[in-house]
Amino acid sequence: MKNIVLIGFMGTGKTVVGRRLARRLKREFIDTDAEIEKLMGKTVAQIFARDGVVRFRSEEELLVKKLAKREDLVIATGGGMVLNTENLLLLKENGILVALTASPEIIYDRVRGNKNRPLLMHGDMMEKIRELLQERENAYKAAEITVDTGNSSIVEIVEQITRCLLERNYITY
Ligand SMILES: Nc1ncnc2c1ncn2[C@@H]1O[C@H](COP(=O)(O)OP(=O)(O)OP(=O)(O)O)[C@@H](O)[C@H]1O
Ligand SMILES: O=C(O)C1=C[C@@H](O)[C@@H](O)[C@H](O)C1
Ligand SMILES: [Mg+2]
Repeated sequence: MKNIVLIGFMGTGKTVVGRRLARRLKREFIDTDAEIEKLMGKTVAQIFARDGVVRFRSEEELLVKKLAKREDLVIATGGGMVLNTENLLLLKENGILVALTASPEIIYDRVRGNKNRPLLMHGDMMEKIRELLQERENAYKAAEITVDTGNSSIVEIVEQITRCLLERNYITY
């Protein structure tokens, strides 16, 4: 079966929902940020600071090339993964894209205490969230399924995604 690929802005819940969805569907879970951290032996923030954003994006590209050849995974992507058109096409080739969304206010509440999101660490965080969301809105529209996560628990979101996947025959049980 095709991979289920969660895309969306930082703090929309790709990692927490993805992990729970994988358990629900009895699939292997892969979080691309965590994979890159493991591979490089550093946190995302350290990679951005020491190696730069270009290096991080090239690690993302390499990883996508490997993951796109596999099946039956639930993949939580980094928030910037689908800005690269080639990544998007590769992920779509063998995957169903599910976009998670949330308002800037909710995103702010979810990410403000975490120092591992380097793109939001400089300047006014709320302003940066609004600016990046606007820039990226279109990229996240590439998904087959979009779920607003603002007013739902993680379990509810997992159930909603599972229902949608079943209704559209993307999965079979
Ligand atoms: N539906 C939700 N209800 C309450 N809290 C949530 C919900 N979704 C996510 N969170 C919380 O928001 C924070 C960010 O979630 P998560 O790390 O999964 O986001 P992400 O989309 O993977 O972000 P990134 O792109 O930076 O990796 C976590 O603390 C998580 O527990
Ligand atoms: O939205 C982004 O560009 C990012 C999101 C995170 O998941 C990490 O991949 C990194 O902080 C960059
Ligand atoms: Mg994540």
